[in-house]
Amino acid sequence: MNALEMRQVTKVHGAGAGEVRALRGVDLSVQPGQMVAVMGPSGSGKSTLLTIAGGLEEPTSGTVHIGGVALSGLSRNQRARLRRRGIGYVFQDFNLLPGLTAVENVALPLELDGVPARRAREAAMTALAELDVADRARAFPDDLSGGQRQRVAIARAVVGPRDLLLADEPSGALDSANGEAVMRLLLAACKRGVAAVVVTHDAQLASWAHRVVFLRDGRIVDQTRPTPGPDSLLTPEATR
Ligand SMILES: Nc1ncnc2c1ncn2[C@@H]1O[C@H](COP(=O)(O)OP(=O)(O)OP(=O)(O)O)[C@@H](O)[C@H]1O
Repeated sequence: MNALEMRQVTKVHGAGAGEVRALRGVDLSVQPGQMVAVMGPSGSGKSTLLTIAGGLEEPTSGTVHIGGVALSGLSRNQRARLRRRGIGYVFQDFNLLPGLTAVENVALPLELDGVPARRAREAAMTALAELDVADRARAFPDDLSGGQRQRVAIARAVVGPRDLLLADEPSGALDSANGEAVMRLLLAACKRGVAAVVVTHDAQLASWAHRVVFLRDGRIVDQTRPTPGPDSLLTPEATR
């Protein structure tokens, strides 16, 4: 079963003269453990694709299935639960809450989902440790570097039993070494069976995905299996 399946998805923003056709019949399937990179010029519909894939916006037409479940068949509450439990998001601006410490930010989605505070905190600490920022757990976002904020945002996205990760330019604000580190972390999650869709402008980062999809004017115009592919980033030498 596909972790994500979009069929003939269209999205029209606005109406009348101001109408924008952001997506025009997108088909996209992502299997568990697979990372798909999405590339395309500004305005081609990449962010729209991601928000619809994550159930944050509804398509104008077409269907979205997550883990075999049709989003259109769910109530608002059921959809919210699926988003919280099954999907991790990494957005360009990281979206960390400034009034919460790093560990509180990471624990929040679990707590919202009813996990007792102590257990949520433990899981959050484990995720931060995996991302090498456990020593900053008690810091507030404003006191973290860009790279540390990025890691905390990824920890929050991967904490708990996620099936799907959606990342919009996750390396946007980072230098190339940190950008590569981010891809490695996302790929490590894929190794555990998580599916990922990653929007990036960076062809080098995209080349580590299992598949690269090119969007233009709301349509998928090309798909490739890149070389070197994910294994090159996950060899023992690379992860050392
Ligand atoms: N809420 C909205 N209302 C109206 N138009 C929108 C809205 N969101 C996106 N659009 C338009 O839809 C089109 C696709 O936008 P989208 O943000 O998905 O592209 P993108 O490929 O992610 O661009 P970028 O690389 O610049 O982030 C653009 O023409 C954009 O202006």
